[in-house]
Amino acid sequence: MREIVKVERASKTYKEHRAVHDVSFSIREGEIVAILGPNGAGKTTTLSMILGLIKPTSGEVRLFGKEPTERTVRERMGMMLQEVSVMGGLKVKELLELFRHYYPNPLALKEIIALTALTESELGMRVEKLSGGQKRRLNFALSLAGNPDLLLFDEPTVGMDTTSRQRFWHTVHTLSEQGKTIIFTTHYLQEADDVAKRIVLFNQGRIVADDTPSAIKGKITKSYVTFKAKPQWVKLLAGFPEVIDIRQEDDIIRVETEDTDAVLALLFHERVGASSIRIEQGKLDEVFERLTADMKEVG
Ligand SMILES: Nc1ncnc2c1ncn2[C@@H]1O[C@H](COP(=O)(O)OP(=O)(O)OP(=O)(O)O)[C@@H](O)[C@H]1O
Repeated sequence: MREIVKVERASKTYKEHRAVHDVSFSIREGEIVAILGPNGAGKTTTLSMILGLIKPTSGEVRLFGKEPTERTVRERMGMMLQEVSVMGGLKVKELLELFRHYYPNPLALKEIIALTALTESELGMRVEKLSGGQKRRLNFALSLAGNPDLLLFDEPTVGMDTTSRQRFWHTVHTLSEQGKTIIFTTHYLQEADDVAKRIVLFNQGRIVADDTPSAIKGKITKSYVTFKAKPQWVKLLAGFPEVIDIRQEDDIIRVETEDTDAVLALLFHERVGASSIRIEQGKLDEVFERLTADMKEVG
């Protein structure tokens, strides 16, 4: 697959403040990548550098092998930013037509409407009359006007209701299946876990993890084996090295471990007589908290 985005040793400093520090990654055609991180981690700054809206203080960004500001590059990308300001005075349909004319190979209006589920009555509304959620859907439609190969969304689902949110992600999947490359920032860990094929986790201007959601969870989170057994087993099991922590409430015992297979083997080997055994993997939230907490301790 072709490399679509290349960020190489990019840093951005505002006066003395380092918003992004020495960040490198590359994104290939058809990938869906979530940029995740707490407030002020550098997500928007990184996205803005990719979009060519701000220039890195050092390092470089290449899109399709070129400068992000080149016209031929701009024609191939669509964006949806946090600040929603749409041109007033026009109807939704008129604004979409206007945007389509900016591009050499625009997407057919029919297709934009199908992808974003804008209704006939919404198309006839003046843009300043739209609700917050409708404005975001219009912005989504505008980002598709040029039939872009690369789409960048900054917290795209903020203000959307559950149905709009589900429809939005469904469309993103469709677009990805068409070979489009998608990058989005989000605060919703579950959303990143569900939608993205890859998560780039930022903290304090640096990348602290870059992998598939399952690899990130698998690598860092602890897992749990929960089962029913007599409480007297707790003391014995606590002495084994594969048991990081053990808790008991009534007849339910919960073992925290990095190796669930070893704990299962232990239960059978020691003839614990466990029943209702369940294995739980930690959630992405846990990884996120741990990684960002580690950074605080270091820095
Ligand atoms: N124009 C600016 N001038 C000065 N500092 C800025 C500017 N833009 C961003 N910063 C600072 O750079 C850091 C990174 O900001 P950025 O907006 O990239 O974070 P973010 O991860 O997108 O945060 P959020 O989740 O709150 O949107 C923050 O400390 C922010 O205060």
